[in-house]
Amino acid sequence: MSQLQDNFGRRFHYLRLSVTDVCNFKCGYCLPDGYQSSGKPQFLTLSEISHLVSAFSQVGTQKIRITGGEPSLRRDFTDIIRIIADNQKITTLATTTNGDRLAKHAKTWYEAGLRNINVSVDSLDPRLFYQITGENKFHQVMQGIDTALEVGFDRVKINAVLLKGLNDQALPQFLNWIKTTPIDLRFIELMETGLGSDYFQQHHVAGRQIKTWLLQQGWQLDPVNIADGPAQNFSHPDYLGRIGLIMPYEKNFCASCNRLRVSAKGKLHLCLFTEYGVTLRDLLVSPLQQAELIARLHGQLVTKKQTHFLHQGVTGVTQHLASIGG
Ligand SMILES: Nc1nc2c(ncn2[C@@H]2O[C@H](COP(=O)(O)OP(=O)(O)OP(=O)(O)O)[C@@H](O)[C@H]2O)c(=O)[nH]1
Ligand SMILES: C[S@@+](CC[C@H](N)C(=O)[O-])C[C@H]1O[C@@H](n2cnc3c(N)ncnc32)[C@H](O)[C@@H]1O
Ligand code: SF4
Ligand code: SF4
Repeated sequence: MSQLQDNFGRRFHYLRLSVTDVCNFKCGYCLPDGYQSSGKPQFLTLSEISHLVSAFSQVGTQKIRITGGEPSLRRDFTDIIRIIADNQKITTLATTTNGDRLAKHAKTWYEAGLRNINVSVDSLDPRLFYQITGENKFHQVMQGIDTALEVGFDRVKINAVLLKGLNDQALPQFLNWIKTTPIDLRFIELMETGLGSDYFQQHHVAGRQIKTWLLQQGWQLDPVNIADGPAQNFSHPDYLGRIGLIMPYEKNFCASCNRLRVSAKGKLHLCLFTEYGVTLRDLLVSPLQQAELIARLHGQLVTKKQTHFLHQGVTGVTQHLASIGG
């Protein structure tokens, strides 16, 4: 079966699958007022997820990241992990979490087949963590990270959104942490979203200045691995951890785009900032629909745009990243 490819020669072997829009945190850049429910949510069922993963795996998907909202809030989260891990073509299974449930469940998730975990930690100062996320859970999240390291996950990455006036002076504190802890720390430039425009104006800061500083301090840019995605990664002989920078406003950021997204309600998003999602759910009812589903994926891929239009302030259908999983 032919691989998913767009008109710019980019191949898509990485699926970011959102399994819920619901979240229990209130990050200022994402859901400052918390998750607003509008009736009983109808998120993809286990059976639909299984059909979806099967189709994507037949057209080249090797890596799946389960995301949300907060994916671990789903009561069947461990079953979701198991179903995806059972697919032999998926060689990398990851999740991105706010870490709230990590200390309690890391071992169970690992045993179900999860091997890579990204945890969002915007500050190492408990008070600032509370201020940014709306939750006083810094110590609980850090305990979760320790548990994940003990359990033996292949990769533990930490995501921090760079925020002017909040955590943009915290680099030394973060560096101190990764000196002796083998984690990958990634700074993500704040991205504008439909509902996050004012926050963006107030707190956006470019990651480029961190790059310049790191290079001055002897950090070296790692060679690009085709499976890496858009982060630029840096290593230093005196540090056990690594640093990654995700800078979506940099030139050519999208040239290495290798990922597609499916929302918790089963819509395909060709870009994080696409203008619309394409319904897949009608083709997730039965395994007999796989050929039709695959044909729809191929048909959509050729319409994927070369880049996002964030520089012009066009944020597409994405009101906040909890709606599509970042
Ligand atoms: N604009 C843009 N931002 C992205 C993209 N991929 C990741 N990001 C941003 O980086 C954040 C962190 O991503 P993660 O969920 O940790 O996953 P990842 O960057 O794909 O991580 P790895 O799989 O470990 O390379 C996302 O929530 C987004 O904010 C992308 O393709 N485009
Ligand atoms: C939407 S969350 C979903 C997973 C989980 N709830 C978490 O926070 O890790 C995924 C990632 O998106 C990032 N994110 C959310 N809104 C963002 C924005 N406006 N700009 C940049 N990153 C953002 C978060 O920091 C998080 O690392
Ligand atoms: S970034 Fe993640 S934890 Fe924070 S509000 Fe959004 S979905 Fe929730
Ligand atoms: S912004 Fe869109 S096109 Fe660019 S890397 Fe992200 S998903 Fe791909």
